[in-house]
Parts: sequence; C-alpha cells; structure tokens
Amino acid sequence: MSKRKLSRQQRWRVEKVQSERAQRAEKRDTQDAEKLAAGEYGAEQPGRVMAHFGRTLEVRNADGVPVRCHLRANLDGLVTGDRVIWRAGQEGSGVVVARDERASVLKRPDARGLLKPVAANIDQILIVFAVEPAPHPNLIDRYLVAAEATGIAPVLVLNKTDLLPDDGGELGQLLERYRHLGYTVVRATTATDSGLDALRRQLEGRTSVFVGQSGVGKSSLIDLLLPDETLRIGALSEDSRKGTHTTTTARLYAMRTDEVIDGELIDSPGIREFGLIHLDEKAVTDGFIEFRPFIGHCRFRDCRHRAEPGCALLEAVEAGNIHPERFASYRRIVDSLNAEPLRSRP
Ligand SMILES: Nc1nc2c(ncn2[C@@H]2O[C@H](COP(=O)(O)OP(=O)(O)OP(=O)(O)O)[C@@H](O)[C@H]2O)c(=O)[nH]1
Ligand SMILES: [Zn+2]
Repeated sequence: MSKRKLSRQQRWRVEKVQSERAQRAEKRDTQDAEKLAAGEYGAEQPGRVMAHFGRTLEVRNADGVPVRCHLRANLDGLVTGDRVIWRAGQEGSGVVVARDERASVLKRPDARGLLKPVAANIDQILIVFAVEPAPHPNLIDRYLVAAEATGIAPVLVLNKTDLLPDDGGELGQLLERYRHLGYTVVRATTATDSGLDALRRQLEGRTSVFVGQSGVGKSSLIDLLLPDETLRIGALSEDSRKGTHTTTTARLYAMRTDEVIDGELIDSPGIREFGLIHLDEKAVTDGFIEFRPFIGHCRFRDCRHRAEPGCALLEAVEAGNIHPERFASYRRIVDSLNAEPLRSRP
C-alpha cells in the first residue's frame, strides 16, 4: 500500500506502532545494561558481523557459528565485516559490546547521495571482466580508480577465459599491461573443473568483494565458490520475510574446505554495482598509480595536465613512462566528472 493512501487514522496508528517499537528497543537496551552489570552475560569473545538488520546483528563466533546479537545502546553504525566483541546471553542470543578498529571501509551513496559505510575489513576488491561482454576501453581504469580511492587492494579477474583465442587476444595483452603496473591479474573460467584454481588461491585467507559489469559472471563465480547455495539463498529470503532490505544489506559468507574457513566473501547487489561516482579530480589522478612519481613535479603547482608547459605527466607520456592509452583514459574520466557535476558531488 502506498504511504500517500493512508488515512490520517492509519498514519497515526503506524506512528504509534513505531514509537512503541522504539520504546521497547530502548527498554531492551536498559535491560541489557542491567544484565551486563548483574553478570548475566558470558565472557567477552571475538566475533565478526555477518549481516545486520537494524539493531539486530548476526555475529559469527570464533567457531564459525552464527549468533543473533543485539547492540549495546552506545554502539551504532556497525556494518557487515566489522570485527566485534560480544557476550553470550540466554537462549542462544548475545549482545555486542565493542567494535574493533576497522582496517578498511567500503562506502556507498545512500538514497540522498550521502556516503555510508556498507562493509568493513575488506582485503581486496575483485574487479571481474570477461572475454564476453568485452570491457569498454576505460572500464578497467574506472574500476581501478574507484578501488584505489577506497584504499582496498584491487585485483583484476578475467573470467570466461574459455572464450579467449589461443594467442590470448587483445584482452590478454591488455591484462599484461596491468600486471606490469603492479596489479594482480587472475584468470578464471567456470567452464572447466580447474578454472577457479587461481581465483581460489587469491581468495584464500582474505575477505573479498566481487564487483563488475552485468553479465561478466559474478553470480556464476560466487555460486561455485559457495556451493552451499540453498543456505545462501535461504538466508537471503529469510531476511526479506522480515522486511529488511535485501537489496542493500551486505552479507558475509565463509568459503570452507572440510569445515575450515579458507576465505570470506562479502556480497550484496549494492556492492556488486560499486563504481566511480563521488570521486573528484584529485582522487582520479591519485588513482592512476603509475602517475605517482610524477605528481608534484609539474612546473605549475595548479597544473591540470592538459597542455601546460613543463607538465611532468605529459613529459612522462612522451618519454614512454606512462602508457598513452592510460593517459587518454585518465583524460576521459576527468572530463566525464566535469560533465556530470551532480553525480560527482558527495
Ligand atoms: N563461456 C563462459 N560463460 C560463462 C562463464 N561464467 C559465466 N558465464 C555465463 O555468463 C552469463 C552471465 O553470468 P552471470 O553469472 O549471470 O553474470 P553476472 O556478472 O552475475 O551478471 P549480473 O547478475 O547481471 O550482474 C551466464 O550466461 C553464464 O552462464 C565462463 O567462465 N565461461
Ligand atoms: Zn601537469
């Protein structure tokens, strides 16, 4: 039912229910504090947030078992991937009492365009490309720049290598260029049994997210990496029954071999759509990692690296130290930011 169609009385009831709910939550928090003081909770132990639904969290304990927890009143803004300290209560639930320092945070714009953390402690962003659909020339650079701005290491994953010509084709050469820049490049295919071996090695011991254009095979890869698919989908549909936003809630999944966790994925539709919005010109320049030795060496301090005399970047392109296609790509990305001021505004 649309909100506009609610009668005044219905609206009043909705507000009443909401305020009662808020009061109950507040009361629960007070009770928690009392229980904590009274020693009704177990010892402090480490855990990791697998998912969050308002003030309820799913926290994975040290043995990898999920526990429903709620938040202590003074803790707010926990996100999937956060490492926390929690204490077990009765009936298999618990309370989160503290959050560890975050090693990294992935942010996304909310409905109003404000950047909000959606996941924490991610070790690498896997940028997935495919032989088919072939990436648009600037696309890899756009993803790399966006990843560099987060401080989280990007990894290029070329998927569908079964479709690659024997000589590797243009795409093979392109990826060599990125490897030369220092980026990790991994090849994958879901078409053969050993097609994910290199990818699995790259995922081992790390927390990763998959991003990339539609159709490159993210779902196919994730489904193979997390074969317990019913569990995964089951968890998602359970969330939607409770009325939480499955489209925005990120979830942490453990990849296991013989019950041992050997890597973790954080996934949500929003994270998969990760892209270049919200960057300014400086962030784009900084995101081209091979530019770094030359930044600050232009004759003019406010050089925009267009046609200025004594531009260290242009000279580096001339000298063959910056690939002309990367530089052209840089230009195009900066121009697109200027052309879309609304999208680049935080
Ligand atoms: N030949 C080949 N096809 C693949 C491979 N991996 C995935 N595909 C196919 O590519 C198509 C798209 O795969 P998806 O997994 O849906 O891609 P996605 O990135 O999740 O796409 P969105 O959900 O739109 O973001 C499907 O038809 C897959 O079967 C591969 O390694 N080789
Ligand atoms: Zn310059």
